[in-house]
Amino acid sequence: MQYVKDWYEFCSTKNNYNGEGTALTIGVFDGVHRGHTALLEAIKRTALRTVVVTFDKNPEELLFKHKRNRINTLRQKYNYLKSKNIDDIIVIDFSHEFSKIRGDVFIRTLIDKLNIKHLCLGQDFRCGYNLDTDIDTISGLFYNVVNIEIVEDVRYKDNKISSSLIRKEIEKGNLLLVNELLGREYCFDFYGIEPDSFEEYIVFPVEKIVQVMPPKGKYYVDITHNMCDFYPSMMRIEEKGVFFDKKNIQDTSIAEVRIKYTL
Ligand SMILES: Cc1cc2nc3c(=O)[nH]c(=O)nc-3n(C[C@H](O)[C@H](O)[C@H](O)COP(=O)(O)O)c2cc1C
Ligand SMILES: Nc1ncnc2c1ncn2[C@@H]1O[C@H](COP(=O)(O)OP(=O)(O)OP(=O)(O)O)[C@@H](O)[C@H]1O
Repeated sequence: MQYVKDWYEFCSTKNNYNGEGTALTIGVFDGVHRGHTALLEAIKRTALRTVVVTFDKNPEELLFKHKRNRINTLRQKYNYLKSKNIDDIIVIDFSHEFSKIRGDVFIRTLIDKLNIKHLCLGQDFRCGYNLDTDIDTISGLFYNVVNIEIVEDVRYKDNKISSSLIRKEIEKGNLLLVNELLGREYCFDFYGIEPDSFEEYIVFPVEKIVQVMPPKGKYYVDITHNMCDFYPSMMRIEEKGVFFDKKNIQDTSIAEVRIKYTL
């Protein structure tokens, strides 16, 4: 993974892909849901080196100060992308300064820096300051330097699958639907979070959670302490945070919790 803290420094360094063309896609990719997977599969279908350009946070988290709006932590997003056998993952620090760059300038820079030969985007892709650049603009400007593939929307029944739809369904507690839209179970990432420990319970307080919270209630879950062995257990969500009964867990250092369904 390459982490781009300073966009201007990234622009001024040499192209690492001299001679080797890339197939690339860009996006927030929160959830790495089934729609995103279609883009990843499209770049994999080429014989080129595959690159995903993404951001370290959801733009609205920074621009509109939305809290607890992530489907994934950055750690999970990276792991999900990696599990699709993407060669390189470039994560840009989405800062106020970065958000003011024009979309055409951003795309032009990526084409030059990363030697893009094939660019896959969804139909509603937009980027740049105040979302100034859409796929028609990109196709018009760059059709003669890069092969642009617009991937059709992946839908579930009447709806286009999207991170926004999934966030809404998590908040409503429709975990079975959420898991269907994601193509995997919605998973809390508690890796590196120190829980509060009481006699009977261990509790992850809401202030420490950056992911979207399902409604209060009891949930069937699978827990892991070491990222490989998951076992079935129960979780309770309350106003104050996420509770686990010590009787039902093997260790207090919980790493990830896959949420299966509401009780
Ligand atoms: C250079 C650049 C500037 C951006 N500026 C803004 C902005 O001013 N306002 C905004 O809401 N999003 C901005 N975005 C983020 C886009 O909204 C969008 O989330 C991003 O391009 C990824 O596309 P996706 O949402 O289809 O994943 C910017 C993105 C880029 C690459
Ligand atoms: N259902 C889908 N089918 C095909 N492509 C998709 C789908 N959803 C998103 N994409 C594409 O994936 C890329 C990344 O999109 P983005 O991360 O904004 O996802 P999103 O689910 O649309 O998020 P949000 O709901 O927050 O707008 C974009 O090119 C977008 O057009």
